[in-house]
Amino acid sequence: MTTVIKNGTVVTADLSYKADVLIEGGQIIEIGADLKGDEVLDATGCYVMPGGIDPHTHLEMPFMGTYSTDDFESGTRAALAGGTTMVVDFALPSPGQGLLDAIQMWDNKSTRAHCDYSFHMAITWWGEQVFNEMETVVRERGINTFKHFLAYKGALMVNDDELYASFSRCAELGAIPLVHAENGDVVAELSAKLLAAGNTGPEAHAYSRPPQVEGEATNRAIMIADMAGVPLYVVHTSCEESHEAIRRARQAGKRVWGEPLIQHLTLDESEYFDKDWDHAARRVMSPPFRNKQHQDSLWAGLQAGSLSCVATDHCAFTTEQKRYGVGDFTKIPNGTGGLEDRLPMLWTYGVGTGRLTPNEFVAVTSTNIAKILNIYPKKGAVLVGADADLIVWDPEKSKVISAASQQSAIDYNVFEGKEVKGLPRFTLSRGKVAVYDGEMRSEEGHGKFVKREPNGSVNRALSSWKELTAPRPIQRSGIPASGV
Ligand SMILES: NC(=O)NCCC(=O)O
Ligand SMILES: [Zn+2]
Ligand SMILES: [Zn+2]
Repeated sequence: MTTVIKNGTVVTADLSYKADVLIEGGQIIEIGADLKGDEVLDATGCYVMPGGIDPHTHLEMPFMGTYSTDDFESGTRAALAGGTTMVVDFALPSPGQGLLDAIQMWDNKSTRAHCDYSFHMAITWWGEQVFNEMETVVRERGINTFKHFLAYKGALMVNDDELYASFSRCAELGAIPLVHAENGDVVAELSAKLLAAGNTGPEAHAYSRPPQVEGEATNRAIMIADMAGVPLYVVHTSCEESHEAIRRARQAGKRVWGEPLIQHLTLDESEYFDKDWDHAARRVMSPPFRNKQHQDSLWAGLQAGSLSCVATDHCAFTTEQKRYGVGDFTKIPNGTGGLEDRLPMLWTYGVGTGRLTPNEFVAVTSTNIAKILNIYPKKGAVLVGADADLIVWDPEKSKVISAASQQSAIDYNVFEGKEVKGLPRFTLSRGKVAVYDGEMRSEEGHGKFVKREPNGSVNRALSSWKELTAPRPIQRSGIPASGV
């Protein structure tokens, strides 16, 4: 059985051209003019692009005394509805739990996925077991990324000695460390001070995490990665201070990538000043939403190439869950949704405004992360032999975002009321039509785990350079006798 996408314009990260795309066995088998197939999808007036890859989700994650409500079933269904065909979730060991044990738990949850997925491994504590299991995670489980939290003191946070040890281990294994960069010690101090002064509402969450805590932690992580000789991926870059550290590092030749979220690009801190407690609490996430100057910095970073990938950090809690924090903002579960809305929002506010070209849109939603994760061109490409994870994108199709019609299982949407123009006409997951003109045809359990090889080209280049420039003893002839 073959499927052909006809009459569209193929848009990749570097090219746009008219062509039909022929699919068989879940892969693209031909790209060209006048192709024929058993099933025909009409792409007249549409762009045929690689499906989105969201490198940052937390589905059914145990966090802050509860579990995020969207699981692999509803989360990946939401992803496909919005044109995202692969997600990368975080396998999160509890304190003292082995890495392989945690992966087993994530394996069990992810059997329900509608689209392909992979995992990042989180390093939430440090010890010999973690050091040893990291090798198995990379070599046998096909996971080449390790996440570190510099925030959430007393829970997920790791200290600088642990960070350096883990980054060094990543360098040995050809893996890439990820970092949630906020100074958890300072956040804890500021939070206690705010609470003591009677600041208990959701707005205090933003006051407790100013841009400086992010800028400091980003710079620290970059320097530690440089000393360990490993590339670094900074998740949810939300402000100029963090972006500036990344920009400076890249200009100095360091291998650092920054990931803004669609929420930080399009929503601002005024949401926390809303008189409605629920409205503000529903938007509590870390880092918090920022002001317009920070948003401009993030957009400029995408345009200039100093920021590389747009994600969601989808971690969706219901209003009832958010209310755990009534009277104490530090107990509001941190996280917002966005899986269904990332592509339409970025197209509307990025391509629709002229900030991004369609090719740049593909780069920052799909191709760049596929290259970083070492899964390109299986994913993130429209090429013969690539997986047929594709979107037929209709730039004229519009809707008003509403929780009432979303796939996500929560009871609100942080983008409620936003009008988006640019939506998938069809979404294909390995050749299977998962969304047909707004109708969900996806299948629970269709999603497969995507293994990722270590030692991508950036790791290899960096190891060669580090080896070449490693400290070496100076060979001396006349060494004076010891003075003792
Ligand atoms: N971002 C957030 O507030 N929640 C999810 C966990 C994390 O990424 O820090
Ligand atoms: Zn985070
Ligand atoms: Zn996250």
